[in-house]
Amino acid sequence: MQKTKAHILVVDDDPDVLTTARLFLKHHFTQVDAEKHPRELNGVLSKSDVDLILLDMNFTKGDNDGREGIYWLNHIKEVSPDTLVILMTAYGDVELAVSAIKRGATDFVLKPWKNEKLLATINSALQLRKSNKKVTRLEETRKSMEQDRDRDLGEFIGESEAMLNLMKTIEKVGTTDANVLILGENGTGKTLVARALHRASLRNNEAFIHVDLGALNENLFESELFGHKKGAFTDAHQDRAGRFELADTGTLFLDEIGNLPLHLQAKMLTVLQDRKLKRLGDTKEFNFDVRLICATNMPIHQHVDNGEFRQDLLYRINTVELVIPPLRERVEDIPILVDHFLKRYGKKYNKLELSMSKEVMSSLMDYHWPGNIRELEHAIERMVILSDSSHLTSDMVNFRSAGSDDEALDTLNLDDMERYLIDKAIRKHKGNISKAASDLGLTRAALYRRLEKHGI
Ligand SMILES: Nc1ncnc2c1ncn2[C@@H]1O[C@H](COP(=O)(O)OP(=O)(O)OP(=O)(O)O)[C@@H](O)[C@H]1O
Repeated sequence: MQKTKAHILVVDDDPDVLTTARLFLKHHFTQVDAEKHPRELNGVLSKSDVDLILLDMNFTKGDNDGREGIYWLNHIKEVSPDTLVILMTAYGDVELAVSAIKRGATDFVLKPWKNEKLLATINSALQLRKSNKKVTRLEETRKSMEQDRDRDLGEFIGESEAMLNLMKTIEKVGTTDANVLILGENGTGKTLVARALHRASLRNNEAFIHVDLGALNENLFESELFGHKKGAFTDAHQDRAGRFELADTGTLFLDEIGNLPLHLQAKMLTVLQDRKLKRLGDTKEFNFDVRLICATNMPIHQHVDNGEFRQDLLYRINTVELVIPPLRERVEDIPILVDHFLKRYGKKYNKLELSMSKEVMSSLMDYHWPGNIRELEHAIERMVILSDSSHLTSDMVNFRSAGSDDEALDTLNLDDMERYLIDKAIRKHKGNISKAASDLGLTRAALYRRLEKHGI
């Protein structure tokens, strides 16, 4: 007979009850332990995960009011709220049992019990917990997806050869479960591509979970990705599922994977190889099934050469590698993108008659767009907001074309000056962030933070 995977603990001061219960339950569950006194509970609960405790109500000779049982029930619910408690009561204690259920016990059995009744009670309690856990996980997944949906990402536009090829590849790769790594500068549309891959996949009815490793505090990486158990660290006030768990059967998008610190790269590799993981502070391992998509704007191959990113991890995540070229290398996409954003923001701000002269369009096509499509989108939105007439003019665009150094140097505003210098360094090094950062006297991470701040 197949045993149910569960750890059951029987607590009763009567050795005969303990022996009978253990002998019977061992045939049905993978781990069954017995304790004579509930004061041993703390030791057991701190060492291992107990799924269910079968708890007697009275332990002191002569006592039969069940107060001890209630005391220990409260204690268990405090130190291990996930552990189920089934109380063993004598005939006639039904009122007491009902009050125990109000305090968190799952059920009760009358002593002496019938084996089949005991088994049925334990099984339905375990089943209920499984369903509750599933509901909690679905709720967390829903919340996480809702937060992501708030970021209005719209459709994928482009007619350059590079974009048309990219769209074809998305269709081909989307239907497979292959791990995909998307490379491209800030604002080139990596998130949009990740979503398009999910939409094209067989998992498109399941969750798409987006984790921005660039926005996470390094201390939180591990618990955010793998989840934690209550008490695993100071602020872990309750059990929490990690993003791998939330994305189970769906797609997990790890954005800015280049930010993953080396010690976690090793852990990530093991997790991806074994397709199994444990929440922080937990002893239980579980399997997961996710389609992994990663993205980065860093020169990841260069990071491998410098020893900053593990080669074995790169090979794990880049079964297919998609490179999105920067906007300045596909200027033929600018008119169609401008048109798309004009429509979008014209509608949003109720200015539907806006048009753009050839001159304005060519100034947009001349600009080098260090912040790529995100910067173009913001520029168009600003033009739409500022326009009083139906004609858009280039003075509404807040960009500096190469060579307008003097204008920028005129300003004494530190923020403008910082943006200008960053812009200039990136142009000078043709988009190479490492070289630009070194010229500016910044670390790459510090430069990335500033790029984010200025929307570049
Ligand atoms: N091909 C495209 N068509 C339409 N809109 C696009 C396209 N590419 C990017 N965008 C828009 O540009 C903005 C930035 O795109 P996205 O967030 O996907 O870029 P990213 O490469 O993930 O940026 P980051 O590196 O900063 O995370 C979004 O508002 C997105 O909708």
